[in-house]
Order: sequence, then structure tokens, then C-alpha cells
Amino acid sequence: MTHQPTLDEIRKAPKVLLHDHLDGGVRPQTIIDLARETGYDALPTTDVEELRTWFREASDSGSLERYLETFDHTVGVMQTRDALVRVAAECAEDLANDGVVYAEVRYAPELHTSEGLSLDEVVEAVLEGFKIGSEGRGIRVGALLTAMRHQARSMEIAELAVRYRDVGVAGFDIAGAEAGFPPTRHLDAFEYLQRENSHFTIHAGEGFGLPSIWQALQWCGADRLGHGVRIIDDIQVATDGTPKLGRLAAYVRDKRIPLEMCPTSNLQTGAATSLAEHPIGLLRRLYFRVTVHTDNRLMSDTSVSKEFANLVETFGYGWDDLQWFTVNAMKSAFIPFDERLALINGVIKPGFAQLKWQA
Ligand SMILES: O=c1[nH]cnc2c1ncn2[C@H]1C[C@H](O)[C@@H](CO)O1
Ligand SMILES: [Zn+2]
Repeated sequence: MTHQPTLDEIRKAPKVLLHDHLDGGVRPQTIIDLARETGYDALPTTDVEELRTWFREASDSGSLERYLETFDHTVGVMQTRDALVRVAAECAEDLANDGVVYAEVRYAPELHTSEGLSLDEVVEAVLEGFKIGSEGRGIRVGALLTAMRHQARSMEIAELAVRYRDVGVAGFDIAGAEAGFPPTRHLDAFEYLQRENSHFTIHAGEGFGLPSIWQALQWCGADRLGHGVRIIDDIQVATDGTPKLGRLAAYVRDKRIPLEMCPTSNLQTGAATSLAEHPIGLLRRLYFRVTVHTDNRLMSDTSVSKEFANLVETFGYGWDDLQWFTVNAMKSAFIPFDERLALINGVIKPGFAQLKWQA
């Protein structure tokens, strides 16, 4: 009889992270250092532990819009080349220390130009940071360039993603408040990306329901869904437990559309009421292509290992489940097929096999 995986054991497992915001994962000490260096004077506190707690608590509002307000402070200190290099390098280090072997980390270049950096300079600084932070640490980190859905710069950001795709940018995303800002506002950018054979994911079905998911897939052509939790609204479970999938839910499952699920973040923004009731339980049971992520490690005080450990505790998952989530994520990455396969067969499966053998 094997025991349930513990947090320490999970940290040793080779993990894959596809949904993590660079400006949502800055170390509290770094925010304080950078605020001092760059003259940013709006931080709620300059005590490191108080700041850590402030982010977590301020993000617990139950509203996506209020949750997003906390980013003013991280974005506020990420306006210089040195700051971006440092934050990106530390991000890669922190993920490697958590046992992540492959990551796609996203951020919105347009939010980092208020002190005069160009979009290209922002992208180059972040890529340099990822390179410095991953060197010799057994991790590969690529970038996803995000456009903000309430702004009108998505075409420019899509072009930027295509320009940098062979040097570390894996794809494109849109984020920000969802209600009132449907993805079809950015249709020209998505159509351009499709013509360029590029990959993109869309935050959809987090702060708004099925119409947002439907547009993201059927109008915009998203390869993956950021969160996608509200797909649950298209699934009915009869009293005897038999599930009935509506047409959209069936499409998502049949086409193996990856769902980038971020359970702790969903509890904080009100997209789910408790972990036990989080749609991930049913979606995993129905074999949707579920993957597990952090969203914002600072705001949620989390890591991939912690997200996994919470799921183990709530749903009783074992090593096979955690490996399934991980292989699902690796299959869904925006890098070439042969490189995904090499990581699955050369790193992920042997790593989990060893942990299972020791358990
Ligand atoms: O969970 C999220 N939903 C929508 N937008 C988000 C989420 N987490 C972060 N963002 C926004 C705030 C960041 O400034 C931006 C780029 O990373 O993306
Ligand atoms: Zn997100």
C-alpha cells in the first residue's frame, strides 16, 4: 500500500508549468528592493513578511477586477531593463527550485514601457533573465506574450510574439478583466497568428461564462484555454452520477483542448467556491485534458507543488494522477512535438517512476 504523495516528495517530481504570470510571481523582497532603486513609493508596506501577507489577502477579494488591482505594485517596479532581467532570472530559479522542468511564463510587454523601454527591449530583457536563471538548473523557460483585453494593442503584441518566436517566445495570450471584454475584440490579432502558424491561449471562462469560451475557441481559434473552469456550466450530472455534456463541453473534450486550471487563483477571484467543489474534480474524472498551474505565485502564495499537494489532500490523488496532469501539460506545450516527447520520455516518466518506486 503506497502512501499519498507529500509536499516534499511532490517537489522532487519533474513538473510542467504553462500558466504563470511573471508580474504575479515576483519575490516580496525583490519588490521592496526594486521600489527603493526605482523610486516607486506606492507600496502598502516595506516589511517583507507584511508585504507577502498583503498580496495574499488583497487578492482574496472574490472579484477578478479587484484581484487584478494588486498588480499595480509589481508592474510598478518592473519598468527598467535591470528590473526585468532580475525578476525573470529569479522566476526561473524559483520554478527550478520547485522541481519545474519546463515552463511557459507570460507577461504583458505593453505594461512595462512607462519609463521608456520599447516593446522589443522588454522582451529581450525578460528572455535574458530566463536564460540567466535557468542556466545549469535543469529547467527550460519560454515566454508567452500577453495582450491586455481592455486595451487595443493586441495586433502589435501578436507581431512581437511572431518576431521573437525562434528565440524563446513560445506563444501569445490575452488577459485582464473578462466581463465586457470578449476575445473577439482582438480577432484581427488571432487571425494574424493563425496565418503565421503561431500558437496562442486565451484566458476564458474564469470571470465570465460559456460565451467567452465559445468565442475563444470557435471565433478566435485558441489552442488552449486559460482557466476554462466555466465549461462545467455545459455539463449536467444526473442524480445517479451520469454526466451529460453539451455541445461545447463535448467539443472541448473531444478535441483534447487543454484546460490551464489554477485552483487557488480561482478561489481568490470567486471563479470557484471551494477546492472540494472546484470543477477540476469532475473534469479530471471525465478525462478532459486537465492541466494544473499557479497563475500568480505571489498573489496566491503558491507553487505547482503546493497546488498538487492541495489536490492530493482534497481529491485523494496519487502519483498516477499527478503524472497524468504533468504529461497532459507537456503534451499541450507550445514547443515542437519532438521536444515535448523528449521531455515526456526522457525526464517526466523516469522521474515519476523513481518516485513511485520509492513510495
Ligand atoms: O487570472 C487572471 N485572469 C486575467 N488576467 C490576469 C490573471 N492573472 C493575471 N492577469 C493579468 C494581470 C497581469 O498584469 C497581466 C499580465 O501578466 O495579466
Ligand atoms: Zn492567468
